Amino acid sequence: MEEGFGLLKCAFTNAHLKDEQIAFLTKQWYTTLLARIRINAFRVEVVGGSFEDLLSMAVASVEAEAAVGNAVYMLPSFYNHDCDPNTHIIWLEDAVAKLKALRDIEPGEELRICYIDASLDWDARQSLLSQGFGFRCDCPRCLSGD
Ligand SMILES: C[S@@+](CC[C@H](N)C(=O)[O-])C[C@H]1O[C@@H](n2cnc3c(N)ncnc32)[C@H](O)[C@@H]1O
Repeated sequence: MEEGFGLLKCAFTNAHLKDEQIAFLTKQWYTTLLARIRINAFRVEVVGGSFEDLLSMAVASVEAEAAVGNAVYMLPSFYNHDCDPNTHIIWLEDAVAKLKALRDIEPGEELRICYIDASLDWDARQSLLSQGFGFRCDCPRCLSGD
């Protein structure tokens, strides 16, 4: 955290901005910014090619160690989490995010993705979502106790 903050401050100082222009640049601001990125960013995994099903794509992703970075997307970062999601985000050829439906979706139904490994049990999922994303999951599956 210290190193990143120092680099950012250095970059602004080298840009010859006035003190009042960078008055916002405090450690508190930087910590809040990192937290926002952590909660809203996607781990971008470019697997290339096209896969018929999510399982073979997931296997290709793991085998290729395909993570190319993290990104905050204007719309996808608004998707809420569900432990039984109706969509999944994929990156096939580049860092353009595509949303894949996992089942038929009714008009007006909220599109939801899964932020974590949905195969985990209730306790593990709540713990990951609470520690990693700062919320208690209220999706229908969690409310049913599954
Ligand atoms: C990436 S944002 C999703 C968009 C957010 N709902 C908004 O309006 O900007 C993630 C946040 O949404 C809320 N959230 C997402 N899925 C949730 C769920 N299943 N249960 C409770 N809160 C959830 C949590 O506050 C979480 O930190």
